[in-house]
Amino acid sequence: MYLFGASGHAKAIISALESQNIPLMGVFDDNPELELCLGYPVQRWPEQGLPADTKLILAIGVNKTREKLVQRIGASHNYGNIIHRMAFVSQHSRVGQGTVIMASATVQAAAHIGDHVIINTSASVDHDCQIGDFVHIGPNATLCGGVSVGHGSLIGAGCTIVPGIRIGRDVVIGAGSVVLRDVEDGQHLNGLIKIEKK
Ligand SMILES: CC(=O)SCCNC(=O)CCNC(=O)[C@H](O)C(C)(C)COP(=O)(O)OP(=O)(O)OC[C@H]1O[C@@H](n2cnc3c(N)ncnc32)[C@H](O)[C@@H]1OP(=O)(O)O
Repeated sequence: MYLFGASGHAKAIISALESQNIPLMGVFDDNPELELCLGYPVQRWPEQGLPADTKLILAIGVNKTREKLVQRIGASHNYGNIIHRMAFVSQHSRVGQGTVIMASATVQAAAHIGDHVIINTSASVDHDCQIGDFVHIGPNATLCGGVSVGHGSLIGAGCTIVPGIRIGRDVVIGAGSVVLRDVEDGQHLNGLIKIEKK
C-alpha cells in the first residue's frame, strides 16, 4: 500500500496497516518540510504518478483535499482501503475504495460506506446507514440506524445522530453535537440541533 499524506491522519492509517500486516511501500506528501512519518521516509509525488495498478490511500483528513487529490491523480487509479484489525465491520455492509476504518470503529449490517471515507477511531455507524463519498465520521461519533450522510460532510467527534436522520452534502456538524432533525446541504451547525418549537 502507498499513502499520499504524511501528517497526523497518515499516522493512524499506518497503525491500521501495521495491525493487518499490510506492507507500506511508500509515503508521499507535497510538503517538503515533512521528511519522516513514523520513521517512514516521505517522498515527493512523482510527476508521472504511480502505476495505475498500485494501491493508494489518500491519507488526508480534510474531505475537500482528498477530493481534489482524486481529480489530480485520477478517479480510475486503484485506491485501496484499510480496516483496522480491531474494528468491527459487518459482512453484510459495503465499504468503498480508498476508505479507512480505524481502531474500535463499528460498521453494522446493511450500512453502505462510500469511497474515500474516514470512519474514525471508535465511531459507530449502525445498520442501514448510507455514507456518501469523501465523508469523515469523527472519533467516537454515533450514527444510529438508518442515518444518511451526504457527499463531503464532516460529522465531528463525539456527535450523536438519532435514527433515520438525513444529513445533506458538504455539511459540518460540530464536535459533540446531538442531531434530532434532518440537515440541508451546506449547513454548518453545532450544539443541540432540533426542530424549533413554533
Ligand atoms: C483524529 C481527529 O482528530 S479527527 C478530527 C475530527 N474533527 C472534529 O471533530 C472537529 C469538528 N469541528 C468543530 O467542532 C469546530 O469547532 C466547528 C467546525 C464546529 C467550528 O469551527 P469554526 O467555524 O472555526 O468556529 P469557531 O471555532 O470560530 O467557533 C464559533 C463559535 O461556535 C462555538 N463552537 C465551535 N465548535 C462548537 C461545537 N462543536 N459545539 C458547540 N459550540 C461550538 C465556539 O465556541 C464559538 O462560539 P462563540 O462565537 O460564542 O465564541
